[in-house]
Amino acid sequence: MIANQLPAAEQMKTLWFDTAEGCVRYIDQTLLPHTLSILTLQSADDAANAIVHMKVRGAPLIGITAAYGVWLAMQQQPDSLAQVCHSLLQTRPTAVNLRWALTRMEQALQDLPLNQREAAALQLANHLLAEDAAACSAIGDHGLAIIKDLLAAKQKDHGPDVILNILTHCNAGWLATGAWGTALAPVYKAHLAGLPVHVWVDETRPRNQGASLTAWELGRSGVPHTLIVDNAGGHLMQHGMVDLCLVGSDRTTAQGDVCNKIGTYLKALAAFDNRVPFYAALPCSTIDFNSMDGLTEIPIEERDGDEVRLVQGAAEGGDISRVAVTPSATRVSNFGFDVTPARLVTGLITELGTFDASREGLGRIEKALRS
Ligand SMILES: CSC[C@@H](O)[C@@H](O)C(=O)COP(=O)(O)O
Repeated sequence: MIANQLPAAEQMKTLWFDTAEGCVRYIDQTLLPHTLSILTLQSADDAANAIVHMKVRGAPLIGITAAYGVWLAMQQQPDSLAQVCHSLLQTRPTAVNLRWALTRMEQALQDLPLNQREAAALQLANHLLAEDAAACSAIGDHGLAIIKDLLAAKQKDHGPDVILNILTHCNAGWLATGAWGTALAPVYKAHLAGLPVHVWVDETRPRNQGASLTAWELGRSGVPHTLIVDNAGGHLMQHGMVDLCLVGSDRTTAQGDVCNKIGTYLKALAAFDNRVPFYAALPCSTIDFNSMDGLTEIPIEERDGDEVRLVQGAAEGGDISRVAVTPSATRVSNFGFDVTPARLVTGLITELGTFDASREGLGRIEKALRS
């Protein structure tokens, strides 16, 4: 299957259960945009490996992958439930969706007889995937309403021919979720509705999820976009070239602090200084109601320094390789995420609607989830 023969974004899946073969397939995101390689999840260890090495990535997707990892473990060894959930939980520390999915799996399976666990695990993993796809579609609808309002306001001030410029960071598209994406879902829905949107894509060093994944996703769907270096956002905002910042989240706290890919906070600061609305789009599975203060309570992943020292790429049609951009002895620090305090966040777009990033807003979400 080659990239331009793929279905449209609204039908795309990055991971799916192949009912004919009875196995889980997924796109290896480490090879995009150069190679579209589809792999099969073989075991719980394989799922853990895919998460650690970011063949699958993005908060919702790693939770879903871990759920299928539990299913594979239940096939082999149904009495290993607690142990496999524990080891999958260690794969990446920041995105709370991992804990959310594993807790749901463990709670649903732990009281079942061993011979019923495999079937129940598959059913729940499939359900979590479908649930996330539906949540992301709803996020798209709620975010679309915001885009329409901002576009109408811009048209009122500047005439009918304006384009709405949206800045995004990292990749919060369908590659990172069950379908649609979080931050990109409203963009896709706006584009499908014929609205004039253009996306500024942060390259998102060190792993370049923006350059490699977001640009690939948007390009194959025909959404106008421009790649920028991570430090360009502030300049663009000062010059009125950004109407909206739209990002995903790996963990959002009960007071509305938003943890997301490193560099998100600097975009939020620039947005605040320039009165650009800054929204985070996330399914409720990304909310950690047990954490209040994002700065002190969210574990921030630190990854291998080689991700900073080396940049991956390929010559046109050539093999993928990595080249050094610094002397090999240079000390490197590689924090994967940062926390944007709630006061810098205009709103949280969830499947339940758009809420204030505040204790009150999160309280309303919690109440809606309970009802
Ligand atoms: C819908 S994905 C939301 C977040 O997970 C995304 O913005 C992000 O930061 C992903 O980080 P990654 O390290 O690529 O897994």
